[in-house]
Amino acid sequence: MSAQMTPVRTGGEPRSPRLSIHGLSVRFGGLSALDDVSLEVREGEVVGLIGPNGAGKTTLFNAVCGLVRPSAGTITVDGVPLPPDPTRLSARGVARTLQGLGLFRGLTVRENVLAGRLGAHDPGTDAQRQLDALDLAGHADRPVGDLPYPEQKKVALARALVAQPSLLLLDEPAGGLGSEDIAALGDLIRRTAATGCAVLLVEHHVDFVMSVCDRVVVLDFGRVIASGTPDEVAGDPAVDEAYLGIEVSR
Ligand SMILES: Nc1ncnc2c1ncn2[C@@H]1O[C@H](COP(=O)(O)OP(=O)(O)OP(=O)(O)O)[C@@H](O)[C@H]1O
Repeated sequence: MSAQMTPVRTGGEPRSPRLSIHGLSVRFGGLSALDDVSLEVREGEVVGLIGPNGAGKTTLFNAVCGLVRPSAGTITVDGVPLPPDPTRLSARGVARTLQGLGLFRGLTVRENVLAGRLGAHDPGTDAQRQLDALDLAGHADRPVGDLPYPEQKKVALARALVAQPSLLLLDEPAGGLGSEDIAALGDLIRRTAATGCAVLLVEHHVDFVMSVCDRVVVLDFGRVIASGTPDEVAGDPAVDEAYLGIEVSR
């Protein structure tokens, strides 16, 4: 099944693709981590990228971020090829969270959020606005490591969102969160997409992906095995087979 997205329509008009990946392959020595993967994420769209452990999800994020070199394929943001320099991603409107927290544990909450807005005209104001938006202002001057885990996850999100990205890559944002925090995360992702941001979401919590995403792409052994709306993907026998025997809802 092709992973090309059919145009998403708002008011009858197709939205433009933010992220376009075409024929992407990544090899690690003899291992094919990604094999001819194509997908699109459009303005205002939330696309889930799921698959069993080792399917290639993080490798795809790393390829978009310029951290691994593809052996084939193209990656464009707003129609322009991404620069190979990962340090220039924020200038292209791309932000990412990491599978772990990836926070600077010796710094305060505010300083961690500021790190996502370095080089901006008035980073302090932007950081404060983001802290307020995520209810983190009361913790702003505390060392980030002192916060409970769900709050630290929020700081990691705030650091990505403070740059007002047009493309947001989320790597397992629901990991380690309880049901209340997961529901709030879902609301935040939908609100972010409503501003026009394109969101690509890697997540093992399949129920969450199905509830929050417009479309879902399923990888297995580096290949796209299914894509479509959550309902289409949930009913696809290839997806059941890929997940057979593993826990799909953690
Ligand atoms: N730097 C690397 N060197 C060698 N092999 C790698 C490297 N990074 C990833 N791999 C391999 O590539 C494959 C895809 O890994 P990847 O981490 O992208 O999968 P994933 O779908 O994100 O898995 P998980 O859900 O467990 O995070 C795996 O077989 C992994 O062992």
